[in-house]
Amino acid sequence: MAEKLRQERALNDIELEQALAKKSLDRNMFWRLLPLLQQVWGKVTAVILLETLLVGVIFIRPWFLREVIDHGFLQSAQGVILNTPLLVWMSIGMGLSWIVRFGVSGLSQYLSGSAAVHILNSLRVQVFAHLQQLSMRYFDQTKAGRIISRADRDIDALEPLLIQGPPELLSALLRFVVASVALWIISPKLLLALASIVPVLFAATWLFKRISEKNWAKVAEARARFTAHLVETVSGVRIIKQTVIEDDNATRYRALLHDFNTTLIKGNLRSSWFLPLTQVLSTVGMAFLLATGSLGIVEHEMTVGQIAQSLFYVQLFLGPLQELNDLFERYSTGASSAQRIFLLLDTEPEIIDPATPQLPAVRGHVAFNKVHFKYNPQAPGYVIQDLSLEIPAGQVLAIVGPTGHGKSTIVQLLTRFYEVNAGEVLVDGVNVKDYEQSSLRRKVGLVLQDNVLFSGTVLENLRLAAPQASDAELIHAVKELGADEILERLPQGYATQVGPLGAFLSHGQRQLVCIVRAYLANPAILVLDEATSAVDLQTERKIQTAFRRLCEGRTAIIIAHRLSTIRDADAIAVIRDGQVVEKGSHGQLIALDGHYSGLYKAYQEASETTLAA
Ligand SMILES: Nc1ncnc2c1ncn2[C@@H]1O[C@H](COP(=O)(O)OP(=O)(O)OP(=O)(O)O)[C@@H](O)[C@H]1O
Repeated sequence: MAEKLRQERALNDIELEQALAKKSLDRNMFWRLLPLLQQVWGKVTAVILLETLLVGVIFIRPWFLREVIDHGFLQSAQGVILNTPLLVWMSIGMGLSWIVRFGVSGLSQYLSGSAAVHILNSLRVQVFAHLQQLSMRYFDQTKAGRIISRADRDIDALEPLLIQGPPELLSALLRFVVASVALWIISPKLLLALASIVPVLFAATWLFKRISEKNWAKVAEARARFTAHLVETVSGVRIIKQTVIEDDNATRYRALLHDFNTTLIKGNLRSSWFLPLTQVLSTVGMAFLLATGSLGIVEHEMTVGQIAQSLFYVQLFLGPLQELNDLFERYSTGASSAQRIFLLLDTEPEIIDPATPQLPAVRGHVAFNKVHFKYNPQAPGYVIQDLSLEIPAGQVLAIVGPTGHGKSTIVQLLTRFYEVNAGEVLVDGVNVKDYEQSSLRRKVGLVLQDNVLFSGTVLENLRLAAPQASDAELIHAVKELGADEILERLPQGYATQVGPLGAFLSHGQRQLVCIVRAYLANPAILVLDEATSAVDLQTERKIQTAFRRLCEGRTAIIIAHRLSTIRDADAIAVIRDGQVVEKGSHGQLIALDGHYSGLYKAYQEASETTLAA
């Protein structure tokens, strides 16, 4: 569906993700973020109590000041004298309030910070685990950089929202409410005058929130795009250098950065009015205080001390309203990241395990019955059409055919990386849909053209297939397959680091490690997608020997590119346009003088030309 939409018009990242998640963007993130706080409710409660205490401490300070102004200087016959005991107590009180304020706010920051780190980490784990569950189609359609942006940067972007956000919001609300009560007690008139500002401020805040949410969503999208480009560049660096397109590639990156900057600047421009507006409103508030206070003194309703005290309360009343600017900015950035994270979490894996999975048998009989399949549901034709193929347990079947006609796709359907559109794929008489994906994939060992190893040593890579095996057992398996001579020649033998994705090893060495890995996993069915890249004759022989040993007693499917290697296969199936057009032994198919015989002759001629050259 996503592909079709993309064809109709260019989809932006969010639209594509909405299509993949089959859900629209949830704009109200608040209610989805709230349950995350459940895991840390103890710390959250402690922070609420500490912030309440903090507000109490902040509010007592103006009272000290009022007492000093109104009662700290006494009229006597000698003139004005100091009320020393009161001044001492008020100074001690003021000092203590500062000490408590520092201590309490430090503790509150620490607790809210550690709670947020806990939440962010559990969200990271949740996103990572979910990613591993998603089906291949999701990864086909989503750029790696965008996924990394979700799992990394978008989660980081929640930090300011979750760490400082809640205590600051709580504190702002408490200060606002308590300041209102305090002002009401001192002068209801003053509070009512100030209250006239509030609707204007709320309307402006609502507008600002809407504008900045949209802005930040666009900024996050532009950011994800240049990250995706960076990741593609890193993974395709060889091709970029080989084809000398560094300059074009850098120009594209600059264009994406330019888009990002423009979005950011436009966004800032659109919301730049809010801060000055709140400042103007707080100046208006001060003007109200002075006007109401002067009248109050004239009419003997207020004392000078009360005006000084009110000055603080007006600041405490208007301060939180000004802070809303920063809080909403943070909420908008965090919410737009949260929307993307939840869209990813809402994307359901297309391929799911059955409720009551079948227990896998260990024979290795494979059958494709009238299978139809296409990668893109909207595409007009099928990649695999009406394909029927049976591979009895223990048989070695070679699949040959022109490039792009569906050979590798057959394997992807066997391992259920994709779901067939019609027909069925059976392993030991059971539809692959009725197995748990993990147990099906343990039954089928894959040695692919582009073998991927994980960073670590050769031995560590082998141990992935047999976690309990000792070093000696792993090395014994290498020797059984005759791969020891080549692997022991590596700089540190089996302790050699293979590098990221196995980059420090040659194609042949990587292939050998993968063959031993498949041998250690001991699957009932083996698939070898034969490497097209040439390796030296000695390594080629070692690989062939290792592979023959590996196939003993198992069902094996070889996707063959070099037809010389499959003459001994029990059967050969020729695939054309996603169908089996011929099947038989090498001798039978040569005698038939059809597709295979044509392919074989062409292969022989090509080999002879290469040798002659
Ligand atoms: N993930 C994918 N998404 C969309 N189309 C795909 C995908 N993988 C393969 N295809 C398409 O499906 C068709 C069959 O591809 P497949 O890889 O099965 O061919 P093949 O016969 O194995 O080719 P080769 O000999 O080059 O490895 C091709 O047209 C290819 O473009």
